[in-house]
Amino acid sequence: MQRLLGAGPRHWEAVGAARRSGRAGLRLRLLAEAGRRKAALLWQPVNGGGAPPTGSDAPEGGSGGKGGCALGWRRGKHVAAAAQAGLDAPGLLPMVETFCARAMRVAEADLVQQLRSARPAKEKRQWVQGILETIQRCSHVLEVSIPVKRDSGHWEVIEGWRAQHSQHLLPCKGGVRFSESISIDDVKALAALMTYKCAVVDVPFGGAMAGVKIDPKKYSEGELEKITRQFTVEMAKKGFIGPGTDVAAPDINTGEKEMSWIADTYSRTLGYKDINAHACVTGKPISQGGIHGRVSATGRGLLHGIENYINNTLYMNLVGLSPGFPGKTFALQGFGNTGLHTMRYLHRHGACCVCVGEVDGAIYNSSGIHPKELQDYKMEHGTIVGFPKAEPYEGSVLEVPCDILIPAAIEKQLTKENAHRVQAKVRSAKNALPCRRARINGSCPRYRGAEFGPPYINDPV
Ligand SMILES: NC(=O)C1=CN([C@@H]2O[C@H](COP(=O)(O)OP(=O)(O)OC[C@H]3O[C@@H](n4cnc5c(N)ncnc54)[C@H](OP(=O)(O)O)[C@@H]3O)[C@@H](O)[C@H]2O)C=CC1
Ligand SMILES: O=C(O)CCC(=O)C(=O)O
Repeated sequence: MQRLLGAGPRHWEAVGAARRSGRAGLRLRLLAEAGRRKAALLWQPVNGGGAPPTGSDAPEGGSGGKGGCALGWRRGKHVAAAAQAGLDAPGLLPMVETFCARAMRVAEADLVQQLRSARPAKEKRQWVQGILETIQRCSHVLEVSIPVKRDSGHWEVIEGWRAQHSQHLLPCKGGVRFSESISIDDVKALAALMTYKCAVVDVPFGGAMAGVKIDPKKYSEGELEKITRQFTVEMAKKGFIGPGTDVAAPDINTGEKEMSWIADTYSRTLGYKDINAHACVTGKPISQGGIHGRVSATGRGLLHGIENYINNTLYMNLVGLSPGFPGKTFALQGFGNTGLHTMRYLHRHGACCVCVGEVDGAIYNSSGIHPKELQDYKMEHGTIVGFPKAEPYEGSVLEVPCDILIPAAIEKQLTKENAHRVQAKVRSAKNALPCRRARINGSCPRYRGAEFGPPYINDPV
């Protein structure tokens, strides 16, 4: 993390020497650099932070900094299109593409300069541009239709997707989400974010993501098993799952159980000769080769992400807080796997959770909510609503007065409508792309605290 920020928020680090030679090495370096630049853009402390040295806010096709940017990156195109279509906001994919294009516009001139090659300048620029274009696109997407016989006897065809955004390093890595609202574009966007997250923290994976368009609450366990197993077979047939190629993981509405169905299906079919077949997923149960700590790893990642700021006097001064967790209050959106474990870790470090919000309601207690008690209550009642040691909370959990805000549910929760109402000084998100800088009406929401800890920094992979 320090490496991303360099000596402080005003320092913009240049990329180190390529670790590999040739095209692959350059592509890797560009990916990492583009990711870092993107991280830097997202990480600007809103109050008092430095601006990137290259004109990130220049109009489309304008100067991208030293030497200018020859590419007319598509910044602005998607928001304009959304506004024209009367939509409040662009979808997740256009937003990811816009951020990515912006980072690339900033990085391009430097990357050309750093390219160690005897080729003429024009050729070097074309080379960099070609690679940046490639990085922006999703390499492969599999779309499947899964016919399933429901318990009632009727047949239903379920849609599913697996996207491999980048295969520059293998295996691809990314979660499997069950959600009624997931779409092919969301899957592509989340796969792209996985690539950037991996590049930023320098882990050798390409990005991937899978989505199955169902609300799992409407299906029996037997039906879910059928769907998961069939989806796995379809992915296996097309090279979208396997230990060395593409490794799945839990995401929203999936966990150890689904991972064990996937691992079992893969090892009985395409992977039957492979002793490492179960390595086609992470997040499986220990009894099937999973590792201790994986279930809580996402929450632990968030803790360490926040730690980098909360324990740093310089950053805390910027937002008018004292360093350290003890005495800090936090609010949590989403009490699933990520939310629960983040709450446990922060509680253990002395912070106090005052508010938890879920789809069906929110609860508040200014003296603190105990994670174990809330976990036990949710396990028994299937909801946090009615938890006896807190009051029902009618407002938005995102706007609760507290020091740290943790959106740990779904994407796009902070918008231009609510960003200015966020009262937390430190926001550390686990949901991919939690904040969109909606510019539909030419306004950029500035939220009043420090926008610390983009999701990719906090992710375990
Ligand atoms: N699990 C993992 O290892 C990883 C997770 N993540 C990310 O973390 C985030 C959370 O995932 P995870 O904890 O695994 O998912 P879970 O399915 O375990 O939990 C999600 C929780 O968020 C709640 N929720 C959903 N939508 C909303 C909403 N609009 N407002 C408030 N609460 C909501 C859900 O409530 P309900 O049950 O009522 O729907 C559920 O309790 C996701 O963005 C995911 O991509 C990232 C990397 C790894
Ligand atoms: O661990 C993984 O591979 C998936 C993590 C994930 O789903 C995410 O970072 O969004």
